[in-house]
Amino acid sequence: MCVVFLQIQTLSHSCNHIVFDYNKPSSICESDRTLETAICDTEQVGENTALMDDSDVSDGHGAQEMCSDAVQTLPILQKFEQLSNQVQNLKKEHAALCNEVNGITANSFPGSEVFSALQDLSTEHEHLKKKYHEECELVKKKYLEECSERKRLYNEVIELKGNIRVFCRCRPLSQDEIANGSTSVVDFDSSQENELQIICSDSSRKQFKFDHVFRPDDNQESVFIQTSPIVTSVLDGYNVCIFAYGQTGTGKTFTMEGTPENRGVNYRTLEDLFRISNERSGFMRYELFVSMLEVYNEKIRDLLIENSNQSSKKLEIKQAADGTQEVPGLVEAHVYGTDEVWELLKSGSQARSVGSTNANEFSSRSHCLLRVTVNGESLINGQKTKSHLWLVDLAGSERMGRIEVEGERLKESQFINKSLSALGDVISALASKTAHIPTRNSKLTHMLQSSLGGDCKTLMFVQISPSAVDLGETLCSLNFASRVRGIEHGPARKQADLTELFKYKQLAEKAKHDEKEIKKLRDSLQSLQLRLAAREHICRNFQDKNRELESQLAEERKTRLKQETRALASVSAQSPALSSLNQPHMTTIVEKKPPMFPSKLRLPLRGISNFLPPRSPVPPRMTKTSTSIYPNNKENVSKMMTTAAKTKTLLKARRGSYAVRPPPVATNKVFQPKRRASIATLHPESNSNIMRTPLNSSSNARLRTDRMVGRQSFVWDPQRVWRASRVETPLSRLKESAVMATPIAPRSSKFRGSPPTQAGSWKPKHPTVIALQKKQLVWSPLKFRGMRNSSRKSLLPS
Ligand SMILES: Nc1ncnc2c1ncn2[C@@H]1O[C@H](COP(=O)(O)OP(=O)(O)OP(=O)(O)O)[C@@H](O)[C@H]1O
Repeated sequence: MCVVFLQIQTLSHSCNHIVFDYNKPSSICESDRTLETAICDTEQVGENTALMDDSDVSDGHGAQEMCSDAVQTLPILQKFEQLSNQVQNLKKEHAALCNEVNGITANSFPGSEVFSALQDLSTEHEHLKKKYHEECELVKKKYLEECSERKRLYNEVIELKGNIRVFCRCRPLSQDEIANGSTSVVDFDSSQENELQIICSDSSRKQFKFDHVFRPDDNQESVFIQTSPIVTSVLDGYNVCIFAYGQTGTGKTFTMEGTPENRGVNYRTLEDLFRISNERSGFMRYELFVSMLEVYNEKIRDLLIENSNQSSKKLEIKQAADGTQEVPGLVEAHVYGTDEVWELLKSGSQARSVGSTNANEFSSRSHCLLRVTVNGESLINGQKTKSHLWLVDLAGSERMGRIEVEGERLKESQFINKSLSALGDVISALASKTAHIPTRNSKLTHMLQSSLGGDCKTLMFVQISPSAVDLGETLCSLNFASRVRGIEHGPARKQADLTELFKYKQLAEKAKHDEKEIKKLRDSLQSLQLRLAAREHICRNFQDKNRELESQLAEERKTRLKQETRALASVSAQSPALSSLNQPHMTTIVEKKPPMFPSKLRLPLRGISNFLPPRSPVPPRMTKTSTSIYPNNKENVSKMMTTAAKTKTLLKARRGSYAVRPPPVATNKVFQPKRRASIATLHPESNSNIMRTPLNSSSNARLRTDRMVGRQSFVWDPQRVWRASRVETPLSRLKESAVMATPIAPRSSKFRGSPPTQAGSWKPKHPTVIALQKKQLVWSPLKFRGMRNSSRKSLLPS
């Protein structure tokens, strides 16, 4: 029983060992081995036990059997011992493994640290997610800004090139033309890309310039390369209109529609639109619709209607709520690819040609219009756009006289010409920015109304033939295109520039005018300065002359006094009584010699002009002559004057006269020559009001002049005073001086003439002074008088 117990214990330990061995793979093998051994041992122990049971059953067999049994059990005991040892080892191992497992569990699950780390990570993740969304929004915003900026810049480029652009395309000479020996009248200068010359019948050349000139050898691709920037605008939401203009057979249809081998603008445009819309598919969604119609005899016909019965339906242009022009009932085919487009274009042009064959023998008896409607939607901000692109193949522009038509054909031609001229008017009005755009004058312009003008882009192909036969029509087409192009090359900005230019031009003209005026004034100033210098010179001469006359006068006085003294002496000698009576008087005369220079007691110069001295008890006898002399001394004075004339001092004072009061009849006062005696204060007719007026500049100027002369000559001259009182402007002063300087004879005074001319000793050398002296008088103070008293006319030449 004890053995069995031990076996079971061993097994249980082995099982335990197995459990714990999962944590340590190396020990699994070992444990397995131990278990296997244990099982084998147990089986053996079992067998032995069974044997023992059997021996117990056969107890009666003797002691010999017991001994032999003891010999047999010895290895079992040994085995048992071994097993016990093994168990002990396993126990130890188990304990060690338990310890190891415990250690592993504690290290493997850090608990709260891991949890907090995980929390941190999730927070960071959230933060990064938020940041990512924010950055996405920012990028989106920036992208939209960039988009609108690109759109704006692109539009600006187009505008700078001109919202109305004109391309000229010349087709090659056809086989027939070459066969007929027709020559080319179009000359292209290789150095001037955008120019062409037309050789006229008289060998003269006419030059034309366009935004681009396509030569006969330019292919469809090179034409579209120049056209595509305008076409692309339709995807940015701008309305675009491209049309081909020219006479029949110049290649309008070839340029717009082309052939399967040489596809034209229409097909290439749609191809380009599909390509760009695919490129922008990440942020924009575009839908393209195509309509095709013709305007024939001012009637609209849908070219995409399959059912011929419907074609009779009348189409009219209506204004939509958003102000655009719509044709209700017009087929709009939703197109998704270029193949589809080509099929549509083909069927449309077939419908046109069938129609035209029925109606005309010429293919271009109607205007063919292809309308591409682009609906765009931004995937970023949901913004929607709707724009139209019109591709128009116009009817032939030839004049009616050229094609011999009558009846129905004539009517067609009239309609064509009317609509083409309406188109020309609209373009002209748009380009010259007139308020009224006459779009309703034809179906063609009415339909294109919302795609012409404003910020719409317009491109015109003027198609020409190089043949000499078509020279007249070619010139007509080129002149029309030049008019369209010449009016405007850009948007309103261009117009503003012109206004600015005009303003600058006006300013420049004003500056030029001002400069001229300044020059004139400078010249007149120079001449005035010269005249002033001349006057100063005259004044100096007057001063010299005056000094000379004063000394002569002093001499005369001395002589006179001596004579008088002698005469008195003789008289007193004859009658001593009388002599004694007259003695004091004589003394007074001797003592009170007249001063050589103005008395200190005289009134101040300015005061004299205004001051009216008290009336003299004896009214003075004023002479009207410029030289008033003392009656007793007439001879002396006349002598003096003669001497003065002889001295050839030509610069005589203007008023170089002396007014001397006549001796009083019965007075004891000594005679004194009164300076300024000529001032009108003593004149009976003098008018105080008039006399006050010379205070004004002209009089003062005169007084100043006189002061310079030496303050010697003042004679009252009513005419002069009158003039001075009425002429006040600075100009008048100048004019007055001109009057005084003129050689024209004065009326009353011999000093009125210009001293230099009279004198002859000083002659002006400066041309301006000479010219001024020669100049006729224009100013006349008498004119003023004349104004007041119309009966009296000016005596001076006006
Ligand atoms: N640039 C070109 N290169 C080669 N061939 C051209 C060119 N332009 C026109 N043609 C040819 O000239 C002929 C007349 O052209 P098209 O029919 O396009 O003229 P059109 O102006 O449209 O005349 P219509 O007013 O009668 O429609 C066609 O055969 C066309 O292939």
